[in-house]
Amino acid sequence: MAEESPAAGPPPDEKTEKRKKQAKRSRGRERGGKERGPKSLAWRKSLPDEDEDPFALVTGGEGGFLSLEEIDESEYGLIGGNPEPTQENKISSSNQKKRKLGSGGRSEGEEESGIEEDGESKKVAKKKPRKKKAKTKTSKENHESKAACVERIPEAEGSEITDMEDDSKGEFVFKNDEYRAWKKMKLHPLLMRSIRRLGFKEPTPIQKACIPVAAHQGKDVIGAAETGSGKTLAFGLPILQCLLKERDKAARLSGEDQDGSKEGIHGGPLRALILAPTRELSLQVCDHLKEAANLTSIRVVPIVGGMSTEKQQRLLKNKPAIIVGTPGRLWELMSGGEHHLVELNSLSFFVLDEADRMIENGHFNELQSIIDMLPSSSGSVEPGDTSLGKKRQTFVFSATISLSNNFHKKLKRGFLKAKSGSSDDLSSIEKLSERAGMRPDVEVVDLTNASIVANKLEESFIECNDDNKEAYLYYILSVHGHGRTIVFCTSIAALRRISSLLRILGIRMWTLHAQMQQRARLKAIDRFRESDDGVLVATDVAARGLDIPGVRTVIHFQLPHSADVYIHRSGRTARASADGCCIALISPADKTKFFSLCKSLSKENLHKFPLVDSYMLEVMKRLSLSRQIDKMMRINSRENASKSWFERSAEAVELMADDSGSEEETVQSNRKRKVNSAHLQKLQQELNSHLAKPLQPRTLSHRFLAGAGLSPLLQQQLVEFSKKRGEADGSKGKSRAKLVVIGQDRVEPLAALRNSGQQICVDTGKWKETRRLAEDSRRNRREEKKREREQRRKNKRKMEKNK
Ligand SMILES: Nc1ncnc2c1ncn2[C@@H]1O[C@H](COP(=O)(O)OP(=O)(O)OP(=O)(O)O)[C@@H](O)[C@H]1O
Repeated sequence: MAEESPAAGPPPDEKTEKRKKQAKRSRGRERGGKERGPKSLAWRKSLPDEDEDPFALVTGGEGGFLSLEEIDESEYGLIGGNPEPTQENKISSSNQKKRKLGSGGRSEGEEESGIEEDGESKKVAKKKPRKKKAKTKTSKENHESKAACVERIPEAEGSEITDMEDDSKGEFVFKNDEYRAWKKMKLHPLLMRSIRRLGFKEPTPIQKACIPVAAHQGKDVIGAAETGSGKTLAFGLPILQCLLKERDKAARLSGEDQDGSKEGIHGGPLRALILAPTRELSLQVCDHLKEAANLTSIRVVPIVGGMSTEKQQRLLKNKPAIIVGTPGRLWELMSGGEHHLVELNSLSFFVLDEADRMIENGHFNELQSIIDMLPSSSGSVEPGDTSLGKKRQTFVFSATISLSNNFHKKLKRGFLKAKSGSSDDLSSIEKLSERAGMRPDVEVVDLTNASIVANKLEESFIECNDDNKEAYLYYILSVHGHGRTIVFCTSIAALRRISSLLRILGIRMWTLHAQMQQRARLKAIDRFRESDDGVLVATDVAARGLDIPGVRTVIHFQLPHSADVYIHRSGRTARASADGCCIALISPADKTKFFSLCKSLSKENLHKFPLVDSYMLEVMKRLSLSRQIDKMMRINSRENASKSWFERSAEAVELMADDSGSEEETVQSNRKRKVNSAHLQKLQQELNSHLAKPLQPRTLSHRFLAGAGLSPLLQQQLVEFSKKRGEADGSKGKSRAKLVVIGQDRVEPLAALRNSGQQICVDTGKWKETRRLAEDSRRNRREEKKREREQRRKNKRKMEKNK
């Protein structure tokens, strides 16, 4: 995209036409496979050759199995390379009242984003009135206490927020020093109340670092912190703070009562544009900001693909102050000349969430076009003054950003501009930041530690061959399987296969991938969120940003293409000071990739996930039955599909479908169908009889109720029964053998991992040496062959001469 200022650009018609064309392209992209994210940018390190087995150093095992996966070879490394040494990122251990993307949080957003309702969503709609009622109550309370709050609005310079004491129900009382750390942030009382409602006792480290500089000093911020560390509010609160402050100032000047519904915020120009790479993430960010702005009248609206454009256009007519969206749909509306989106002179905040993903393919062109639409942001700004017509603040956030050491200098010198000004290239965060108008005095807040993953994340792996991956997956989900689990696949084909098997095996699960309809995607997330022990099988479309409370385990069924995706995937657990674990299933074909990943994330010790082999016989039996069932079901559905195709085609040309060659063939095919269906039924019955029993280790006698599958209720009843018998026996003074109850609650993977303590050392030095030796021996072999060829040629020439 050429770098044209609006003034210098092509005539309006030509420009609109150009935008429309780009938007059309972007629609196609947004619909299509976003999940094959390209490889990480500057992370690339060379990989060892296939004939090596560096993983053997980790596990001591040997490779040699066939790969069934669809994973491309890829390389790992960290953007920018040099992560800073560990910095303690202590996140508040506060009560985590999670927001809801789905049924709760989206009840409003769903309508706002134009999702059409069906059965599931109606449930959401039903919940609405209650929410509205609560809101009315709140706004009433607000009205009563608003005047008092207004008096206490803190000035950025100096004044501390006083404790908010007493309102009639005591709901917003900030007693003593409970929220002391928040008070230091000097946020608007309405925001403080929202924070109190959310139950966030103290700001997270990234919030502590970003809010003062962004909200009170008016600085641009590049923020990097571990997954689940509260980055959304780190940029969201400063935006809300500035808009509220501005509103109060305007009200004071005009001598009016301060009311959030006044012009300028509600029904005014666009003030903040927040871009995120996926639709789900945009909706989630939007909901999070709505929660924070709950007591104000600042409107936050999502604009994402996969939803009704007309409804979104209607929402834009209300002129919301903050828009959160995906580049594709935003650009589509912008290029169509949507008034609220193209009048950007009053835009005060531009945010790129998950910025490193935004510069990858798939978003690139739209992002570039949107950035080109932004008015020039040069000019100075008073600290904290982002009011209309003043300088725009830019925020760039992700868990995986690294910048070159002289980034500040480069910005100051306009070095990037000089270098990239004429090109369309936004391929690095640095170029992107510069192009978006970031100022040289940008505050870079990097709180990532060397391994980048969340502090409380326990990482582990299981070494297996490709055929056994499904068995180990089923093992984890059935032997452990406590708490929500996300299983990540790299390809949709693999996702479809394992989800089909797991469904047959009776695992409660949902799928999420880019080829699903948007409504189905959101429904899957909602249902997963509602189920305590649910399983979500997803591609990397769910890798970034999704904040689903209670995800205890992440399973990398297929390794991701790059280390940053591994970090984001793993970051779906162990969020906001909670703990969690991830388990990578490593086949021989994955070892090289896995080892590179360990190396680039500086992992020296790895947990081997503990397995009890005695379960495996039963696991394999069940899996084998489910594979047979799956195969038969596929054949049946293929036959049905082709048959109905034949019939449909015949109908289309008004012919009677003659589906049989001869009577004999018809009889034969009917017989075959009957046999198949009887066989399928038999297999299903057999599997059901297995599933009806608890999964138990082979070593234990079947006379005992044993194993991990015993229900807690039955266990408790047996324990009580045992106690009663013991007491009864005791009273009689007889010494009879006690009834022993064998069985246990299912131990969740994290607990199993912690109990096992099996750590394996990754010796990268040794690995390097092995690589070097392997390369040497390969080189020697090549040279040897070359010499032999030369010798043969010489001999041949000699022989020819002698003739
Ligand atoms: N100060 C806080 N105290 C406790 N919890 C918080 C606080 N701020 C945010 N949270 C909660 O932490 C969770 C993670 O927040 P958020 O989604 O913003 O993280 P993130 O850093 O953007 O994660 P990711 O990098 O995966 O996108 C959310 O459930 C949010 O409600």
